[in-house]
Amino acid sequence: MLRTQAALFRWTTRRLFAHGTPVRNFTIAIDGPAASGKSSTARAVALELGFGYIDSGSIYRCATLLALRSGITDISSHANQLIDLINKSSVDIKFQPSSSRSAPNLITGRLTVPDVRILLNDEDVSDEIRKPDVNRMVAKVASDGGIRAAVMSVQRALAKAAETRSTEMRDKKGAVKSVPGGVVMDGRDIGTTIFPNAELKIYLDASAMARAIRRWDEMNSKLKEEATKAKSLDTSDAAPAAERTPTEYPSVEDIARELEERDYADINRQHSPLRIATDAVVIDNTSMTFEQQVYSIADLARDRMGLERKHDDV
Ligand SMILES: Nc1ncnc2c1ncn2[C@@H]1O[C@H](COP(=O)(O)OP(=O)(O)O)[C@@H](O)[C@H]1O
Ligand SMILES: Nc1ccn([C@@H]2O[C@H](COP(=O)(O)OP(=O)(O)O)[C@@H](O)[C@H]2O)c(=O)n1
Repeated sequence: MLRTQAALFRWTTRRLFAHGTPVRNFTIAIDGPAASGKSSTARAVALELGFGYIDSGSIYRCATLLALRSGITDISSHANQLIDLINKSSVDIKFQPSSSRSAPNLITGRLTVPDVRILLNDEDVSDEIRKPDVNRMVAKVASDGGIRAAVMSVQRALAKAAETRSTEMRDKKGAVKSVPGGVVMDGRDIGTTIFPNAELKIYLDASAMARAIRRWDEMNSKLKEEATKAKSLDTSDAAPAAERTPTEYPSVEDIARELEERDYADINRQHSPLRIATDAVVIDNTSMTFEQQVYSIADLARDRMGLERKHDDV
């Protein structure tokens, strides 16, 4: 009996540390309320550690877009129809750190936040799934247990593929063998339901006002950018394109209301509500710089992987 146990121990140890490589990959779950910085932080952390990235909310947003495009407005009575549509659709998340289009800016400081494109049935819907009609409906779609189960299997499959890509990338580059591959996934129930055994769980939060102002800033700069682009392309005699683009920019109060309603729905729903996992590290970034939050999460991950910290000076 003891001999069998000893042999099993030797076999497990050999497998775990073959070529000095821990076989187990590393998963970072980042949860939190709307606009708390989850996705931008997760992408920058993934870039810093060479991990894959999955934006789990984008899949609920794709499901919402499918509903809107099929004229489904009453989710509760058409849930099965929507589940069928989700099962027949393909969703892909293109996270390409090496061909990043996002340059460091005032918020991100020296850090690059890689761009992510979301493909629904091979169509790039990245911008469309962030529009107000999707924002208004997505929490309702995400409150249905059957729809969540359908979305969950898409999320897990995407995470597995991203993790494998991250490991292969290391192998190709002949990267340090003792560094595991991994994935960073952000959402509402990643540490509680999707990956309850994640090696690192972060609950990212910020004050309601800070979150509303950040989202407002983000939306306004995007709208202004679109207006400028449209103006420079407009050569006709018709009204300048800039005048035809939406002039009614949402106010900070509008955005604060939308975030509050969505958070309320996410916290109070029956299935996988937004909760702080008991073993999560809570980070309130209201007064933190972007760099501080990214570097502290990356170093927490390094600690747990048994690697040297890199940013003790920040
Ligand atoms: N510490 C920070 N200080 C200022 N702005 C931040 C900070 N962290 C994130 N942001 C900005 O807040 C906005 C919302 O972040 P995002 O990552 O989209 O949030 P979420 O994924 O939680 O909805 C983005 O414009 C992002 O650049
Ligand atoms: N893991 C997740 C991710 C998102 N969601 C739902 O999807 C919505 C949109 O998520 P998101 O991450 O794109 O939202 P933002 O925080 O970026 O505004 C959330 O408000 C939730 O209703 C969820 O229920 N579970």
